[in-house]
This record gives sequence, structure tokens and C-alpha cells, in this order.
Amino acid sequence: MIRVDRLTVRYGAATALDGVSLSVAAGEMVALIGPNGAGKSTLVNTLCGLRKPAAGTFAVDGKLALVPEGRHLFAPLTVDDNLRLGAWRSGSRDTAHIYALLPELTKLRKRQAGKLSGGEQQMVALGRALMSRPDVLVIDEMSLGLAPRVVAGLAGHLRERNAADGLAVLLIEQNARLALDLCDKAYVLEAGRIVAEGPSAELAGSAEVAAAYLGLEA
Ligand SMILES: Nc1ncnc2c1ncn2[C@@H]1O[C@H](COP(=O)(O)OP(=O)(O)OP(=O)(O)O)[C@@H](O)[C@H]1O
Repeated sequence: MIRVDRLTVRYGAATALDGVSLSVAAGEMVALIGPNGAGKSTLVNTLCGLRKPAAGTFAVDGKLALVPEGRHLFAPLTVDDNLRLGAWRSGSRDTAHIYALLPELTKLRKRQAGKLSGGEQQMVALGRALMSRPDVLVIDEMSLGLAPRVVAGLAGHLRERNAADGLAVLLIEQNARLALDLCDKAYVLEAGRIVAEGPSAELAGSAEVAAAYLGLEA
């Protein structure tokens, strides 16, 4: 669904992505982990067409939707209106399928999005992205600032969508434990380069990854 091939992106003289290659196949859940400044947001922005590569290519098959870092909801609007805006380009504004997928949102539908808790807002951002019935979802820092129980709920919904509809996911996360638990495959990005990749279980078992990202002794 996503193929990134030797992608290089620069800000002036600074290289933010340096020959990055990665892929997300249909029905696959893939994690991209890495520290602050590694280039994760640059990759998201490039996939969404906001930055132009200096070199390399990327291709997206099917419909891609983004759950952006910081959620970016329309704070004065209701949950229902925020969901509808998720389909502004793609036809049906019917929100019923989202309330069926994410039942927690049902009781919030008339509430103002800006007055919801962080976890509730993240659920709305996920619902808004699902409104366009995407084939692949890119999720930027889903767990940021959320309680573990809330994150577990969101992760459960992603697993369900992946299992039931074959939704492919690229999960960009600072929370490496969550990302490696949830995804089949993972990439580690450091200073603009992929420094490790492979099945999540294998990466979680590597001493370097464990020491750098899981808080375990190497
Ligand atoms: N608009 C910009 N102009 C110049 N440099 C930038 C710009 N945006 C990002 N950078 C630089 O590019 C590099 C990658 O930044 P990016 O935001 O992609 O990293 P990140 O992995 O998303 O970090 P974080 O986890 O902190 O959000 C960093 O060195 C950053 O300082």
C-alpha cells in the first residue's frame, strides 16, 4: 500500500531523511519508531504531499488517511461535525458506520470536540480518518500524552479494523513497546536513516533496540 524507495528530504542544507526505504503491504501493520528529530514527521509530511523529496520516490496504492500528531480537531465543532469533515472529499457523510466501529463515540456525538479529554479527542481523530473508508492509515504519535488504558483501547480498535477489514497501518510512535506489540513489522529511524528493520518480535529481542527504546539493559 505504501512503498518508499531511497527517499531523501532536505530542509535547506539540512538532510532530514537520507535514503529511507520502507514498505507497508496490504493488511500489514507496520511500526516506525525513532527518537525526537529522527525524521518521522518529515516522512509523514512527504507521504501527504506537504514536502517534496530531493531524491528517491514514494507510491501509495489505494486510499490513505492520516491521524495527525496533535489530533487537529475542529475544536468549536461537535464530534459529529468533525467526523463528517473526514469525508469532505470522499462522498458519504454518513457517520453511522463510525459509531458502530467506535461505540465510545456514540455518547459524545453532540459534544464540542475541544472540550473532550485527550483520549476522547484521539478517538475522534481516528474516527474522522476512518470516515473515508481508507485502505491504509498513517497514525502519527497516537499514544502521546494518553493513559495506558486509553492507548490499549485505541490499539484494540486498530487490531479489529486490521483483522476485519484488512486495514493497513503505518504507526509512527515514540512508544516503542506499544508499536512493537501492535505491529507485525517495524523500522527504526535514527537521524534520517533506517538503522534496523524486521519482524517486531525480532527487533524487540535485539539488545540494541531493547536498550535504546524499551528501557532494558543491553
Ligand atoms: N521546517 C523545518 N525546517 C528546518 N528543519 C526542520 C524542519 N522540520 C524539521 N526539521 C528538522 O528535520 C529533522 C527531522 O525532524 P522531524 O520533525 O521529521 O523529526 P521527528 O522524528 O518527527 O521528531 P519528533 O519525534 O520530535 O516529532 C530534525 O533535525 C528537525 O530539526
